[in-house]
Amino acid sequence: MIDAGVGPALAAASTASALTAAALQGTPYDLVVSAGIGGGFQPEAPVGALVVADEIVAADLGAETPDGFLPVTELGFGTVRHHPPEDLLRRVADAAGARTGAVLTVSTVTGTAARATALRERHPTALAEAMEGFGVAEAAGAHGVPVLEIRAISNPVGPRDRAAWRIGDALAALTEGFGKLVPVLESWNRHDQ
Ligand SMILES: O=C(O)c1cccc(C(=O)CC[C@H]2O[C@@H](n3cnc4c(=O)[nH]cnc43)[C@H](O)[C@@H]2O)c1
Repeated sequence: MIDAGVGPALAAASTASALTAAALQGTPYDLVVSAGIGGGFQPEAPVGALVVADEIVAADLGAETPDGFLPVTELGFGTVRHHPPEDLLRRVADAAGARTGAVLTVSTVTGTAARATALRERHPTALAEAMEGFGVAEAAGAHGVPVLEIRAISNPVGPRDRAAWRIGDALAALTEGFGKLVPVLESWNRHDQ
């Protein structure tokens, strides 16, 4: 396990370094799991819930235009989505009692209802937002290693309200969920996909 830091850039750098070091030592990783707390879109992802990403989406990687936001893919380059292995993410979600949906990666925590609404309009299947998943997924993808993202909801996505954060509860839910994943992760073989 590594502490990948906060934000997509540091998370990508940390993950890439760990993957490279392991490969050079002859013990490459089979799977990368990005895990932590996150904001939940209401009412689908309440505080304390677990979310497993079926898509890991860079939600603010693009250009703002007078007609709205354009993802980099519409500007002609890059990627804004990674897809975890379907079979694995379903098994993990079942084992952990988690919801599945898109998890957005943002560089700025949402702090208004207007921003939350705009994100949900652009990403109707989004259940959560956080700040690292897409960076981790880019690094994993560059190494050809599959990726999962798991988030425990610590706060609603919406107007900033520090009193509403439940970081301890979310970390407890994440720990409990992870405890149920060991058999699933150990039995999963990426070459079965
Ligand atoms: O100051 C605020 O209003 C605020 C609200 C929520 C989270 C933060 C953080 O700085 C947490 C960064 C850390 O936690 C993850 N996280 C947790 N909740 C969210 C969220 O609603 N939106 C984005 N990221 C969130 C994030 O992945 C970081 O690791 C500050």
